[in-house]
Amino acid sequence: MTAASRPVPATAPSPLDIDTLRTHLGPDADAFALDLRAECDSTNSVLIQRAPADDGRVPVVACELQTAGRGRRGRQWQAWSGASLTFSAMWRFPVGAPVPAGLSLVAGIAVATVLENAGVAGVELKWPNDIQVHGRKLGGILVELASARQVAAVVGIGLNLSLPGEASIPGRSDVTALDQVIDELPSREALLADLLRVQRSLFDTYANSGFAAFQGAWNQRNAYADLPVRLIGETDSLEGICLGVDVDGALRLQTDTGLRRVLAGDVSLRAAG
Ligand SMILES: O=C(O)CCCC[C@@H]1SC[C@@H]2NC(=O)N[C@@H]21
Repeated sequence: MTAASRPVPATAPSPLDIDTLRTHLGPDADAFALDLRAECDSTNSVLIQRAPADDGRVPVVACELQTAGRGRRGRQWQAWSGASLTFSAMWRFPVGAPVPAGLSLVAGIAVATVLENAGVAGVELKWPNDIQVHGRKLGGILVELASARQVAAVVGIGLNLSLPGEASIPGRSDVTALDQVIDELPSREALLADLLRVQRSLFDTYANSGFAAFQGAWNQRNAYADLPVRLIGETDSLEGICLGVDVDGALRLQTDTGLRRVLAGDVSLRAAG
């Protein structure tokens, strides 16, 4: 389905309900410390500033409306109350685990898995942190280290559930929402529960086995597989054919001067040519 072919819902979904969320989490509910809010600046900021003590549970903050949601490279993350799922969780890893190099990529695989299980076709991953469906951005992931002292990473995820009228987002034909690409929208509680559960399982494997266990799953969903791309950094850019990710999550680019590997950094990836 394209963005234009389905109407935007007239009413916003109701707020997240903690009992419904716990029901969807089932026996896993006690593994998470859930904090559901109507409004906050940024769910990543809440967790980073609060730095919850380690009681064995995964701290989670979800909110209806972020007033200062942010994305990578200092970009603003714009979301509409009730029309998005915005949440963050703080994941603690054993000392020496391969964090955070591939974490954003593994989080992307977790989101893609949940969406595919919910019936979304054509989910693609744009290195390092975008979730796309048929070339349009459905969501993004922001990984931030909570503290230099501990191996704790805050993984924030924003997913568009529905978009406001096309007229209110001029120039954003590159954006889509879940209600445009799925026949039956799952409840936000069901979606959040699945996202938490699948992340927990995949991050466990990641901590034990490293990114190599996920290389194939990421490359299968590579939005730019074998296509010309441009990587834009702070001061320079690099063009080449996108060959997917390496065993450690580095992006492999076939450039005019040979094969280059780029580790996740302050770069954006664009189609080129
Ligand atoms: O596309 C990006 O650059 C990443 C966007 C990440 C947005 C999510 S929404 C929940 C969490 N809180 C934030 O402030 N950002 C992330």
